[in-house]
Amino acid sequence: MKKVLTIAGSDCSGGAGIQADLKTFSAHGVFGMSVIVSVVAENTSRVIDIQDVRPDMIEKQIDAVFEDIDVDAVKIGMLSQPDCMEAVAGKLKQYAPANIVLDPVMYAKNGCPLMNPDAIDTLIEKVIPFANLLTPNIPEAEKIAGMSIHNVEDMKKSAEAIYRMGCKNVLVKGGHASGSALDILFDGERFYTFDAQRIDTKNTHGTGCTYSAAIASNLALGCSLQEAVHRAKEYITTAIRHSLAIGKGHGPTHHFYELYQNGLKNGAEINNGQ
Ligand SMILES: Nc1ncnc2c1ncn2[C@@H]1O[C@H](COP(=O)(O)OP(=O)(O)O)[C@@H](O)[C@H]1O
Ligand SMILES: Cc1ncc(COP(=O)(O)OP(=O)(O)O)c(N)n1
Repeated sequence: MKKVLTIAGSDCSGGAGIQADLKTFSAHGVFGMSVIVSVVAENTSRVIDIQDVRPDMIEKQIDAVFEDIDVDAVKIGMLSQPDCMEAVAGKLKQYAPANIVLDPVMYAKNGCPLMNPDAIDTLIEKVIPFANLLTPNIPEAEKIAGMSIHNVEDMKKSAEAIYRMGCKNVLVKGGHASGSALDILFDGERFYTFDAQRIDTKNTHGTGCTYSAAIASNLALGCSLQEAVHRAKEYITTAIRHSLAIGKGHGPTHHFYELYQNGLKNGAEINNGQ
C-alpha cells in the first residue's frame, strides 16, 4: 500500500487541515499519516484560537514517521510561524522525500489568518524550494509573487514568478476568481489548464486542503503530475458538488469513498488544455 504523510494544522470541525487530508487519503486507498504543526480551534464559521506545536515536537513527529516508514508522498499545509517552517524545512532536507506537494495556506475561508504574515520570507526562502508542486490560491499567489491577479494572464505571470523561487511546478488555483473553476499548472516550460464548471454552493470549507491531498495521493499511486492534477480536479469538483450543509457557515467537502472507487459516477467533467 502507498503511504502518504500530511504535515499541517488540525481542524477540530473536520472540514479542512489534517482531517480533510486523512479523509482524502482514505478515499484514494492510500495509507495516511499526519504530523500536526498547529492545533486550530475552528469551525465552519470562525477560527477561535490557534496553538502551535513546539518546533522540536514537529521534528520528533517527522522523525517518528521517517525512521520507521517509507513515505511515497508528502502534503504540506498550514505552517503558521517561521520556526515551524524552519523545523519542517530541516527535516525535508534530512529525509529528502519524493513528491512534496506544498499548499501555502495563509487564510481560512472566513478571512482569519492561519499564517503569520511576517513568515512569508521564510516560506519563500526555506520551504518553497523543496516543493515538487506549490498550490497557491489567487490571494496566496498574489502575496508570494508580489503582484495583483486580475485575469488568466496574471495567473500565468504569477506562476512563472513563483517557479523562479525554486519549486519544480506551480498550480495557481482559480477558486477565488469568477467564471469557471480554472486552475493553471506551470512546469517551467508549458502551461496546462484544468477547467471545471463552478458549482454554486457556499459549502467549500477545505477545498484547497482536499485538492492538494488528492494530488499527493495520485502522485504516490504513480501518476504523472498532469494526470495527478487531472484526477484530483475530478475528485475536488465531485467533493464540492456533493458538499455537506454541516454547520452554520461554509460546510465541508464530501469524501465519497464509494463514488470515487466506482469511477466518479456522478463525477465531474474536467477540460484540460495547454
Ligand atoms: N465553487 C466551486 N466550484 C467548483 N470548483 C471550485 C469551487 N471553488 C473552488 N473550486 C476549485 O477547488 C479547488 C481549490 O481551490 P481554491 O478554493 O481556490 O483553494 P483554497 O481552498 O486554497 O482557497 C480548485 O480546483 C478550484 O478551482
Ligand atoms: C487547520 C487548517 N488548515 C487549513 C485551512 C484552510 O483550508 P483551505 O482548504 O485552504 O480553505 P478553507 O477551509 O479555509 O476554505 C483551515 N481552515 N484549517
